[in-house]
Amino acid sequence: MSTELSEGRDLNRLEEEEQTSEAQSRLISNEMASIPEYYAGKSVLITGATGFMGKVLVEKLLRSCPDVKALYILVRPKAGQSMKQRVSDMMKCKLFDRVREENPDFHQKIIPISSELTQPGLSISSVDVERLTACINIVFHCAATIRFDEPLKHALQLNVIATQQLLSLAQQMHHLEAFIHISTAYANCNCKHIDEIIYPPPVEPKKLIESLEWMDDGIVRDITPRLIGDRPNTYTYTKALAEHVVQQEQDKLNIGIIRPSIVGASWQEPFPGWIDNFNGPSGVFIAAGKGILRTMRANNDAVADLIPVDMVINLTLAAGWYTAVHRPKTALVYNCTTGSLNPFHWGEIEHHVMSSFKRNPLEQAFRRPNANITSNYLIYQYWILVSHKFPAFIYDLFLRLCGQKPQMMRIFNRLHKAISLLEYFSSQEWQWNSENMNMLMSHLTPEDRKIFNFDVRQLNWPEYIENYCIGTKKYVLNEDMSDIPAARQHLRKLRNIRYTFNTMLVVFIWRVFIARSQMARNIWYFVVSLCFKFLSYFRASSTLTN
Ligand SMILES: CCCCCCCCCCCCCCCCCCCC(=O)SCCNC(=O)CCNC(=O)[C@H](O)C(C)(C)COP(=O)(O)OP(=O)(O)OC[C@H]1O[C@@H](n2cnc3c(N)ncnc32)[C@H](O)[C@@H]1OP(=O)(O)O
Ligand SMILES: NC(=O)C1=CN([C@@H]2O[C@H](COP(=O)(O)OP(=O)(O)OC[C@H]3O[C@@H](n4cnc5c(N)ncnc54)[C@H](OP(=O)(O)O)[C@@H]3O)[C@@H](O)[C@H]2O)C=CC1
Repeated sequence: MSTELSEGRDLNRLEEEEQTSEAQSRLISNEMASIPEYYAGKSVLITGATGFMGKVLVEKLLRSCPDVKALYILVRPKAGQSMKQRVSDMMKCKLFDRVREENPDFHQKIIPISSELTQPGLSISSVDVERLTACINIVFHCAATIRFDEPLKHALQLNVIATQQLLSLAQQMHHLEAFIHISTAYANCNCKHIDEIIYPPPVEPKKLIESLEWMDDGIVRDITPRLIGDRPNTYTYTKALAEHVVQQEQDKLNIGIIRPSIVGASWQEPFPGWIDNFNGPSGVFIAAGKGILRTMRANNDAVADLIPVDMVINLTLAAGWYTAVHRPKTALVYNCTTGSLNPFHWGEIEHHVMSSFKRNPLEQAFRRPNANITSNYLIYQYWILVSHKFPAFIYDLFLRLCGQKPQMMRIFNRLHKAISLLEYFSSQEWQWNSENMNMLMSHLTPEDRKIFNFDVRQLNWPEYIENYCIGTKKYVLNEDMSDIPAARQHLRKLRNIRYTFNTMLVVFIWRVFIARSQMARNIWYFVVSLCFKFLSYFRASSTLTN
């Protein structure tokens, strides 16, 4: 009996030793591998693959790591479309044109798994759970609700509880090498200086989850402002909690946390200017390009921490490689930002957006693009009245007179709600420490540094903003570049309407206020003669100095 036991123990030890040496040799070969070599033969699990960043991640992995074994993507049915239909539509997207050209069979590597992240067990079938736990090597967790006005319960469900559940699933994965969680640089926006550390959570997530469970939606809505405290919305609050939840698993998993700032259109890959949504600055640019948005509360001199989506994805993939290969003892946080290395300001963005949309106008603009941003509340309210509400009122009046339904005021009300949610971010600035981003770059081979470029110092902002604006036109609004001459003609027509309108307004004011009253006439003559005297004075003084 004792001999049997000792033989068993020996066998176990042998097995353990074998496993250790296998793991060690895997580690050594991984360590020597470039990023594409590392991902070769690997099975990757991605959440949020149908979203803006998820799609770019899938595309880049397939294109730059062509030997990756399989991409398992968690997808839910949505808006009457089955999971399969959604994935098939996604793969037809223009974003995949390059990869389609290089490998027409790329879709064979994408394996959709039905999953609704807000449901218990992420509603993944037991067969799929078995499949995933048997083969996944790396997890990229991108899914989240990024709405700023999301009710707390829902934001908590998706951003925190789903993350917890995914971590539990990850722990069951037999061959997992890295778990990469996408957070946001604004998770700790209640601090002005943000280091690459996980800050203590505003509340213990477990306690909050338990408390909210029994509360009805009305109570939760009422206490939300008290709970989120000095954070601006439920999004940043729940993303901060999620970081804590992820950190709690750092002893069991190799974890990397990516914190991008404001993710914008692509810089270079797969082509410049790729963007497919209205989130963040994109909606603002479009509304300004259409001549609807004429003012916004923002600080001209504050750093606009925009980062192109392809750079974020390059860093994410590099972090996946680093985490798996170097297995840091604690979760490494990567602040993925531009402000400290290549700062650009909201005032400069405004200038370049406006001039870009004048060169490449959007179709059927409401007015000529001409916006100014201000941090002054009173000036802002003045522009809202003069440049938003007044034209909307006139336009709706015109529609009514034509027998149509008024709509402009409604559009402006929605726009004002949206920009009021963004102004917290455009009126202040933050400083992010990005040492880990630099450290990661220094570990890449020169070749990987080119293929997975996230060196934000190389960004030429004016060129980037130009491509971004063109991207919103081509890919968000599906407008044709060949229609630009017609769009320019439309802007000229709008300019002529404005000149005519302004002339009529001056004549009207003259008739009503000046021509009718002796006192107004006297004031008018006084102002004109004063201007004349000033002019003569300056002319005389400039002649004297010459
Ligand atoms: C004066 C101009 C000067 C220009 C230069 C200065 C620029 C300053 C820009 C400042 C930008 C600051 C941005 C800061 C962002 C901080 C980011 C923090 C980083 C992150 O981690 S998260 C990512 C950011 N998240 C978001 O941006 C989400 C914000 N959005 C929301 O919370 C909600 O969408 C919002 C705004 C509350 C609106 O909700 P709702 O009214 O319910 O509308 P829907 O979203 O459901 O959309 C309905 C429908 O409308 C379409 N849509 C949305 N926006 C626009 C738009 N601007 N124009 C046209 N259409 C729009 C939307 O696609 C939906 O269409 P469907 O067909 O899908 O129904
Ligand atoms: N965009 C930005 O500016 C920034 C984003 N981030 C972070 O990057 C990540 C990705 O953001 P982004 O791509 O812009 O966001 P998107 O809104 O474009 O994508 C969100 C993804 O999450 C999925 N998802 C949402 N709810 C569920 C659900 N209940 N079940 C299953 N899947 C769900 C969506 O799937 P579906 O298509 O089915 O809705 C979609 O694929 C997020 O974690 C975000 O916090 C960080 C900083 C800035």
